[in-house]
Amino acid sequence: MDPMAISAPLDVVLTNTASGKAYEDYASPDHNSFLLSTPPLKWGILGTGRICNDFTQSLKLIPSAEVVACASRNSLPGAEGFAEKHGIPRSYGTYEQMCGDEDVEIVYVGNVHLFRREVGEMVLKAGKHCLLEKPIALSKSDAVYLTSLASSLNLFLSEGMWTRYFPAIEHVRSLISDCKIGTVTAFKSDFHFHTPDQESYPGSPLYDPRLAGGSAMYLASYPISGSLCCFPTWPDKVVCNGIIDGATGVDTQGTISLRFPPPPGAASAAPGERLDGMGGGMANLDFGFLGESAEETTIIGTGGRIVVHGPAHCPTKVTVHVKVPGSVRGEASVTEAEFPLPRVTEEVRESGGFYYPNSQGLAYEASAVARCVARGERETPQYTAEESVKVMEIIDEYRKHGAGLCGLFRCQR
Ligand SMILES: NC(=O)C1=CN([C@@H]2O[C@H](COP(=O)(O)OP(=O)(O)OC[C@H]3O[C@@H](n4cnc5c(N)ncnc54)[C@H](OP(=O)(O)O)[C@@H]3O)[C@@H](O)[C@H]2O)C=CC1
Ligand SMILES: O=C1OC[C@@H](O)[C@H](O)[C@H]1O
Repeated sequence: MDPMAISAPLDVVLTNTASGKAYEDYASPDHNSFLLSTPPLKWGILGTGRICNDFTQSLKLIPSAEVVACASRNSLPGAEGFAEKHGIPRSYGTYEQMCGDEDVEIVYVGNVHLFRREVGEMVLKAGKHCLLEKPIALSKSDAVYLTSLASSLNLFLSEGMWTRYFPAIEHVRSLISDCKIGTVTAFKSDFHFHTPDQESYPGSPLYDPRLAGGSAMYLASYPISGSLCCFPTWPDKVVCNGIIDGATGVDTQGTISLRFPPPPGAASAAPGERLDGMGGGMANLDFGFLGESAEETTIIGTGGRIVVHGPAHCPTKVTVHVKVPGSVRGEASVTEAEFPLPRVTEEVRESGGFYYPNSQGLAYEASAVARCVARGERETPQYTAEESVKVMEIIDEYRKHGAGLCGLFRCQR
């Protein structure tokens, strides 16, 4: 067996959703009204850092969402300060205490990576639904453990892959399933930013291997998950490379190349026939802490391409290039579509706004989660547990093979 091969492709066809429902059921052309029609849900916020701030602010854009409690791991004053800032009725100095709050229906987990398994387990065993920030876990086996635990307890669990809920991405997925660019054959995506400009080096958790820092843990799940929804099969081969920072020991940038086989039963093209309809392809992904990239995603098909403009992990603009029929190369009709973010209210501005780019878009994710919980669903069709597990399997490969076979090396001469 090819030493770089990962598990065999699953027998899946590209459906828009896990539950087989049309994507359009979950989005509305008027995205503010999508937020306004969200069913009620009572949230507890686990952690008091930056993404917890941004997620809590985004919930203020959903009138039916209620944040009833928040918790810091060990600082009651920290939790009280967060509660005061956001008008949250109850605050706790430990995560366990908040999980015991009867009013909390779902816990948003936004603390550092290291504790995903133990915190996810604590939330689920307390009988609460759970939205875990990315990455869902530190390994495939932990991701399987958490998703299986949620299923066995009949609780909702999802990874906070918020990109999937942006109207721009819903639009891209419907373009692909409507074959607007023919058959997808290639995917490329980059996500680099110069992290020392916003994260103190080497003190930040981003550079701490003991807290599961590093560029793959922080960034790789975006381009990997982006590629998974563009092909009808799972990848059957992964090749990766990366650089480790000599001083801290975390990876500071990496590349992952994925090969997607054709779907089972796809007809092979006979010699001399067109090659489309086969559905296999390649994805080239890169990410890192060391420089400023466009953060763009391009999906390439037999009949054109789709560009998701930066910031592609929280996008608002998509350009579609459709090859003019009969043209040989380069001639395309070009359509641009823009998807404005939810309006930021005075209340959000007055309580300090957001730390991260386009964070008001977290409201799309929160709204989709509330809809699923209200319907008794245990994951979202936009981003399934199976996909979260597959992403972790690929990151496991990156970490394992990156260290040896593919030449991940210490950055020293
Ligand atoms: N969806 C998105 O766009 C983004 C997602 N993220 C994800 O959110 C998570 C948190 O990131 P971010 O908010 O930027 O991080 P912050 O450093 O701002 O906050 C992290 C929280 O984790 C806890 N924490 C911090 N240091 C330690 C430590 N040494 N030991 C134990 N716990 C610690 C603290 O919780 P407490 O308050 O309880 O003390 C802190 O508030 C990560 O999983 C990251 O990948 C991050 C940015 C954007
Ligand atoms: O998760 C993330 O996505 C958005 C980035 O801005 C952030 O720094 C990163 O951790």
